[in-house]
Amino acid sequence: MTSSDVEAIVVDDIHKSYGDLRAVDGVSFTVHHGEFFGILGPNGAGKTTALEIMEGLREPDRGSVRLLGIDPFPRKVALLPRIGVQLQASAFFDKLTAREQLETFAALYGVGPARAAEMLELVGLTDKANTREGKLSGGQRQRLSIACALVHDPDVVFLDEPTAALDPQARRNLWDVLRAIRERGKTIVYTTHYLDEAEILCDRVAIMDRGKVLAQDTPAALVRGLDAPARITLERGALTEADAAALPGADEVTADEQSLTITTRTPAPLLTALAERGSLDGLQVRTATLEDVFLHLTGREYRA
Ligand SMILES: Nc1ncnc2c1ncn2[C@@H]1O[C@H](COP(=O)(O)OP(=O)(O)OP(=O)(O)O)[C@@H](O)[C@H]1O
Repeated sequence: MTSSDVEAIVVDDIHKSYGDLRAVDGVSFTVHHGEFFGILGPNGAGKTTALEIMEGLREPDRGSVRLLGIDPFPRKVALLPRIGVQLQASAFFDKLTAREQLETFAALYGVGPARAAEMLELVGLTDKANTREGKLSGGQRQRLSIACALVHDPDVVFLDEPTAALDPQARRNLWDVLRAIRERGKTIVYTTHYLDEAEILCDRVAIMDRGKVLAQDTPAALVRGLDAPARITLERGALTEADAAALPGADEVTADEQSLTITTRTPAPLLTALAERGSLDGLQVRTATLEDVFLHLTGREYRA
């Protein structure tokens, strides 16, 4: 059995240039069945191009993709019922309500209207079933387009920046939808430029920059690999600098007018000691994030 039989997607050394621009420059990764996989990176990193090649919408200049064991390009009719694609600029039918949109997509796939109702429920749009698509908010429209991508019950779902341009509340609502899809056992591949979001949602991520994958792993493993210290911040009056420096595991202590920050590689005993002293006023603990991983990999601050 080859890896393309046991993996949902195998991407092997794909390249794509637009003129002189190497949009995707030797990208390889695998996506396991049932996994929530994130392709991350700043604008222009090559995420959409890589995703479109995986979906079979774009031909790579070289390299190969196996999607459910099949080369997706040129478009394979056998794959269509098994994959769901939500595009960045989603195309709805004119003047139809949310329910009618979904029922139309369902009919195109030979699926009954009950499934359309189920998808409206999944994405939390049941109360908007009779609202025309043009009257939905940005977040509601994103959720409807995800429901359309899912209506035929595909095994693999591709979502291109589904949470872009949403307000924080709409983003969080959509996270619940994405988690619900994952709980149904779907394989999800999604792109985002929000590293904090990917850290919460994804089983594994590939971090892209300038057409290349710089790192891929679980978010926790990537952050752990940095071996970065934790920073524990307290209110200035919580304890003196000398007392802070004497705490178990304190590597460095800095203070300004408002706060005192202790850097440590062993936060557990230090926090225990602080709790025993009753010195937890204003406590904040900051550990490394995927943004720190990006900084470490590129030498640049992350700018979405
Ligand atoms: N059809 C095209 N023709 C020419 N250049 C393109 C085309 N599509 C993308 N590019 C360029 O290729 C690079 C990668 O674009 P891509 O859309 O894949 O990146 P991305 O990481 O998805 O970015 P974004 O988050 O902005 O969508 C960018 O510099 C972009 O301007």
